[in-house]
Amino acid sequence: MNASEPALIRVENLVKRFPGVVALDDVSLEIRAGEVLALTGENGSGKSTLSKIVGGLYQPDGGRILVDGVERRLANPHAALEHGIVLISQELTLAPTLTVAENVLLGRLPRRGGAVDWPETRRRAAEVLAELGVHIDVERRVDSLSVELQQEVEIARAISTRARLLILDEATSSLSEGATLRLLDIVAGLSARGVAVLMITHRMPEIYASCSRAVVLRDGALAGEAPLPATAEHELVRMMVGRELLDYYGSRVAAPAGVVLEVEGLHTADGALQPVAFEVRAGEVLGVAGLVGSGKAELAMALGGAIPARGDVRVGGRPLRLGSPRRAIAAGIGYVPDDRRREALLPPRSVAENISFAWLGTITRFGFVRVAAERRDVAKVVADYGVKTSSLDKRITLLSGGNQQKAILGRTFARGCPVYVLNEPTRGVDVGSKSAIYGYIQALAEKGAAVVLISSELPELIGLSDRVAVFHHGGIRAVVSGDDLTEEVLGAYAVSGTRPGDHPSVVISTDTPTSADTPTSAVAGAGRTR
Ligand SMILES: Nc1ncnc2c1ncn2[C@@H]1O[C@H](COP(=O)(O)OP(=O)(O)OP(=O)(O)O)[C@@H](O)[C@H]1O
Repeated sequence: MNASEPALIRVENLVKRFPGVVALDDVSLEIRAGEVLALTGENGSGKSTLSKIVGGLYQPDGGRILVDGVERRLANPHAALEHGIVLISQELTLAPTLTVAENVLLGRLPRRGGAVDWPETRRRAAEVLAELGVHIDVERRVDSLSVELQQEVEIARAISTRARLLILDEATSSLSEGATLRLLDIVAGLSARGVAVLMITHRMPEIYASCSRAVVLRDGALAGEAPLPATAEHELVRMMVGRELLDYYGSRVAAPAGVVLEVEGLHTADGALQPVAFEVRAGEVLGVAGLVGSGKAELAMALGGAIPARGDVRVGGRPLRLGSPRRAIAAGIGYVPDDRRREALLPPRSVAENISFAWLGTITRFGFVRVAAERRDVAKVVADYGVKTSSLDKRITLLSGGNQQKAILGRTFARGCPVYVLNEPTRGVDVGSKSAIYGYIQALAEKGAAVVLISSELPELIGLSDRVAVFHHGGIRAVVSGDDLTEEVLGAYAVSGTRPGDHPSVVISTDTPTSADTPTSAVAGAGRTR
C-alpha cells in the first residue's frame, strides 16, 4: 500500500487510568491495512486495555483514535464494528444455545418475505467457515463445540462482518497445537486479503511466525517498536523486560532423594486417562508432555482432586483418597490448574482473599483468621512473585491475566508442599515472569519437593525436567530423559505415540494399556544435573 495513505487505525496520545494505576500513559501507534502487528510486553503493561479502547469497550481518558485519518469516537463495540474493528478477547461472546450458523450471522440473519431465510443463513455461514478452512456442521449448537471450534466460529463471525482490523487478545493461549497453527494460517490469509491483525501474545514463536512488526508496552508506555524478523529475539525480550534475560530456565543440582509421589493404576472412568503408573522423588521434576486430549490434563486434575478418578496415589507413603481438592491439599499436593478463571479464582473477591484462602487452616488460630499475619503474608507473596496490583484489596479479576496467574502460583508455592502438580503454570505469563517462575520451580525441587510439570511448551519441559513422560491417547507412551530430551523426540511421541528413530535411552512403556485394568508403567530414568 501507499505509505502516504493514512493508516487504517492511528491512536494518538492515549491515556487510561483506573483507580491507583495509569494503565496507558500517552501511547501512540498505527496499524496499516494488511499488517500483522504484534502487541507485546509484560503482564499488566496495558495491552488488553489498549485493545479494549480500540475495540470500543473502554473509553480513553485522553488522546484520540483516527480511522483512515479521520478522528472517530468508538463509543461501544458496535461503533467499532461499523468501522470494521472486531476484538476477540479471551472471554468468548457467542450465544451458547444458538447454532453455529445463527452465531456467525448474529444480528444480520438474512430474511425473505419478512421471515428468517434459514437455508440462506446456513449457506452463508458454511461459506464463511469454508473460507477459513473450518469444517463444522453449521446446525450444531455452539455449546456442543470445543473451545477451539467456538473460537473459530467467533472469527468466522468477525470475517462475515467484513472486518478490516481483527484484534486477537491472547487468542492462542488455550488452543491446541493444531488449532494454533490453523489460526496462524487464518491470520496469514486475512493479511493477504488486506485485513489488518493486531496480535496480543507472549509467545515468541508466534510473533516471529506471523508478524512484520512488534510494538512493546512497558508500564503503560511505549517501550519500543521492532521490525520483524529483523530484530533478534533477545533484543525484543530486552525491550519487554528492560534487561537482558540470562539463564532463562535457571539451574539446580539434581539430587533426587526418596520417592514422595507414587501413582499406580490412576485412571478416569471415561477412559480419557487410562491407568498410568509413575513415581516422583523428592527433588525431582517430572515433566508431562502430550497433545490436547492426550490425557495429560486429566492426570493433573485427578492428582489435584478436581475430577473423580480411581487408582492408588500415595504422598509420602500415605494413601490419598481421590476426587476431592480439599483432601489433595490436606495430603500436601500443591495443585495449580490451567483454567484459572474456572478452577482457581474466587472472582468477586480481592487479591488478598484469593491468596489467603488457600492457606486457611494454616493461619487460622482459635477459630479466626489472624488478620495482621494474613496481610503480612499476602503482601510477601505479592512482592516475592511480582504480582502487579495497585492494592491488596483490588478485585482479583481486575488484575491483568498474567498477574492473576502469578498470584495463584505464589499462593501455592508459598505453602511449602511436598508435591506440586503444575498444569501450564506459565500460560499467559510474560517472558520475564516466565523466567522467574522457572527459577521458583527449580527452587521448589531443590528444597526437596516432587514436582509434576504439565506443559504444552516443549522448551519449558526440556529446560526444567529430569524426565518427561509423554502422553498419547490417554496413557504414557514413553519416559524420556538425558540426551533424548529434545523437541524432536518429545514431539514424535506426542504426535504418533511412537519413537522417532533408534533412541536407546528412551524407555518405552512395555505394558501399553490394552484395557482399563492394565497400568502403563513409566517408572524409569534417573535424575540428572540441570
Ligand atoms: N477494569 C479495570 N479496573 C481496574 N484496573 C484495571 C482494569 N483493567 C485493567 N486494569 C489494570 O490496568 C493495568 C493494565 O492491565 P492490562 O489488562 O491492560 O494488562 P496486559 O498488558 O493486558 O496484561 P497481561 O499480559 O497480563 O494480560 C493493570 O495494572 C490492571 O490491573
